[in-house]
Amino acid sequence: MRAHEAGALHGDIGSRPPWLRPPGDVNALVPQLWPRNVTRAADGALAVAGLSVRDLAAEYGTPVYVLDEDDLRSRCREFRAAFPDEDVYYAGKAFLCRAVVRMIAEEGMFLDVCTGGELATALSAGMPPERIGFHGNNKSVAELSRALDAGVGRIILDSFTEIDRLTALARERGVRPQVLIRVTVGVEAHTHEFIATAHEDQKFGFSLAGGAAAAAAFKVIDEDVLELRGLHSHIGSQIFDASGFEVSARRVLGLQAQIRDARGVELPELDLGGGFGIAYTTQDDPAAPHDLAKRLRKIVDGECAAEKLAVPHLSIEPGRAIVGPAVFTLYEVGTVKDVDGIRTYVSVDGGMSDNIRTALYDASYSATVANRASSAEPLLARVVGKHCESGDIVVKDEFLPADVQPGDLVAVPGTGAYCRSMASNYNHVPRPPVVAVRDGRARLIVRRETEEDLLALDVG
Ligand SMILES: Cc1ncc(COP(=O)(O)O)c(C=O)c1O
Ligand SMILES: N[C@@H](CCCC[NH3+])C(=O)O
Repeated sequence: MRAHEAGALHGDIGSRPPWLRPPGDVNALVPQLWPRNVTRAADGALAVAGLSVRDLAAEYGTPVYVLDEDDLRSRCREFRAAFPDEDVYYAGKAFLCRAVVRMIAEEGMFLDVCTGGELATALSAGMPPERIGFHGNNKSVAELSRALDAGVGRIILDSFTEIDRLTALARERGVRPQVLIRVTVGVEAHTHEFIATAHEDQKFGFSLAGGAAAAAAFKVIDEDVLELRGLHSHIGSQIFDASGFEVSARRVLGLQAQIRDARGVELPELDLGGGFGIAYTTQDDPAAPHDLAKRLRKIVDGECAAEKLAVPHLSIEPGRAIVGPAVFTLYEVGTVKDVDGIRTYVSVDGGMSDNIRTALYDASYSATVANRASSAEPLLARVVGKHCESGDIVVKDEFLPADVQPGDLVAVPGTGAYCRSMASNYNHVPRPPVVAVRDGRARLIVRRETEEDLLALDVG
């Protein structure tokens, strides 16, 4: 018998996790968890923009990341409409390839990159350099030189070493790059500690409380080689509670006022970073961009009034909220193993190499059998990968039909952000391709890595 059939749960799960949809509707798709153009078609298989996942799997193999292009574009448009007077930087770390650079550029977005590799991808896709912001806590001389030579719009300074480095490079070239100072505002964002970035004890930014942020601003202003456009604060990722942004804006605008008082300079810009949460499970309730915009503006307007500051030009940097919900990963089931009295393990042909988030952050995902509908009873299963690691879990708990079997396709939604971009070759598993689907047509935008690719690196 299969362990963990609905209503008979044992082992370390305890009780049915609250975010799980109730058993009994294993074929239903919870709309907020899926790309907008995904449906279950009349034959029971999932379809994206009218294209069956069975056809996608036959054409491109599995695992494969499937991008609903119109979903991604519609999220860009929603952010642009909600923030019409602000700059919306897509945070490329969430997922970047040339096709996506072109999509976001066409939708009027700006782009945040944080390494030379991301910068190279952006430039080679034709992203206008003046719409690029360059982040990172350890930008090399080579990376900064390239950014200056390309004419990127903003460089976000992260350390005193970097201020000196960039100042020297700018002097050499006789240019005056526009910069922001990344401020660590001391907010404990309500998210996993690995993805919170504004508490004091961490590597990013200049500490506000310790005085480093003010010192950095004074140094840039006084040396007058770099053009200080404003301050930047990013408090973390997968955040739902706006109070973190409120505290952050208050503190960073407090520094803005301090700079005005000390140097007579009102910085014209303020970047509030990204971090807006998305729904991975039914427990997550993300704010719509329009509501986010209203709240952020209210916070900034209020703080500026209190400090008697002119309201600066705002920018934000959503990554996950743009690409996360637009993608699902399609796997094929290889084995189904009932560990009697404990749980059922459904092994798929990928795992922690294409989605490290479950292992790294204890992230929750959902899943469904995608190649067919089933009338079988729900079975509480764990979807695991093929890696040599017992923590190689893709979806911790999900009700799948009890007749799930080798050869079935399993789709995991919400995998657009920080999955392909954090993918590895662990166990020499080649990284999956990315296929964009729009209007019933599929287009390969990142090809599958091959064993030949891996062997080509092995030159010993
Ligand atoms: C500086 C900065 N901006 C933007 C982002 C994007 O975050 P998210 O994908 O959560 O919107 C990050 C990542 O956390 C970041 O470090
Ligand atoms: N990689 C993290 C987000 C970090 C964002 C970069 N500061 C995640 O998967 O949630």
